[in-house]
Amino acid sequence: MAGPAKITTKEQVEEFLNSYDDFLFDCDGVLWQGDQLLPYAAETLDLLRSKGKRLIFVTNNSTKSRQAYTKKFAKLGITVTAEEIFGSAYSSAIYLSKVVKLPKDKKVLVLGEAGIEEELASEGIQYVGGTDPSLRRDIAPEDYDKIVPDPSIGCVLCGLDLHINYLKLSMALINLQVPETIFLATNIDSTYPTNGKLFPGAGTMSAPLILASKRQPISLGKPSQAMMDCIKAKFDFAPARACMVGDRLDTDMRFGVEGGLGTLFVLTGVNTEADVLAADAPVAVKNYMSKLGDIYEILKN
Ligand SMILES: O=C(O)[C@H](O)[C@H](O)COP(=O)(O)O
Ligand SMILES: [Mg+2]
Repeated sequence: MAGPAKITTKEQVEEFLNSYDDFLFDCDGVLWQGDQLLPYAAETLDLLRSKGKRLIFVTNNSTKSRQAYTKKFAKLGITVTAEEIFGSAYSSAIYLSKVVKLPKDKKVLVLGEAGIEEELASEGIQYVGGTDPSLRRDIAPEDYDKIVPDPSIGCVLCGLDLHINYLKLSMALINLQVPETIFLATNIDSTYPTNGKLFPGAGTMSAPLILASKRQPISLGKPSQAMMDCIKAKFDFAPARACMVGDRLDTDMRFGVEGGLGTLFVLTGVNTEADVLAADAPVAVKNYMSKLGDIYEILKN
């Protein structure tokens, strides 16, 4: 099988665009780095919309809810509705409400930010932890007695927590030692690409709990096909006419390939050109480009 093809000419861009009706976009490392929009990303999205293409935004970043993401897009000058966004926080909330059917008297202990809390609330699910300011402190001697399994906690859910600490990890572990407590992760990305660097990813939040509890979480973010099935059910697209655009081989590209979609890889995030072209690359990518914005830039020249 021919290796990944780098798209650099007008003909290649047109052939690529004519191959797909639906585009699933990763966000961090594809559209933006942190709050910095990547070059010509907005123009490319507009161009795709003008050609009647459907856009779906699939991010593993659980720090924001779909509503919060519509505001981030707007701040960057891009109009996107909450309906077009499918994040790992939403995926986790849907899994708890529709698949697990978490009893109403049970709460979720959250290790993560407001995105998870808002999506759980939108599914009528109670939670503790998360952004609770009383937990943003060092553990105190009396905590070792006070922290006990809480029977009202039915699940521990781990996402990217920018305020992680020993106290939260302790509460989570003590509750995970109760076998009935469900262990979930919004995603297990090892790193978080922002500001041109790689910071600890959401996976580094659940890793200490995996080590200490000897339990593995169910991950609801890319490359989980449970997430893909939800997206297919909601958007009802033909996989062969849909393309997953991402900056990460082990999440975005695996997600697309295992879902039967086409793939476009961009070099503005986690993995490099060498990673994509490597004989032992974790997944075979169909096409790649230096950046998403090349679609607009190549066509306008
Ligand atoms: O650690 C994380 O959560 C991820 O690095 C990050 O959020 C990835 O987001 P995505 O690239 O899927 O938009
Ligand atoms: Mg990404």
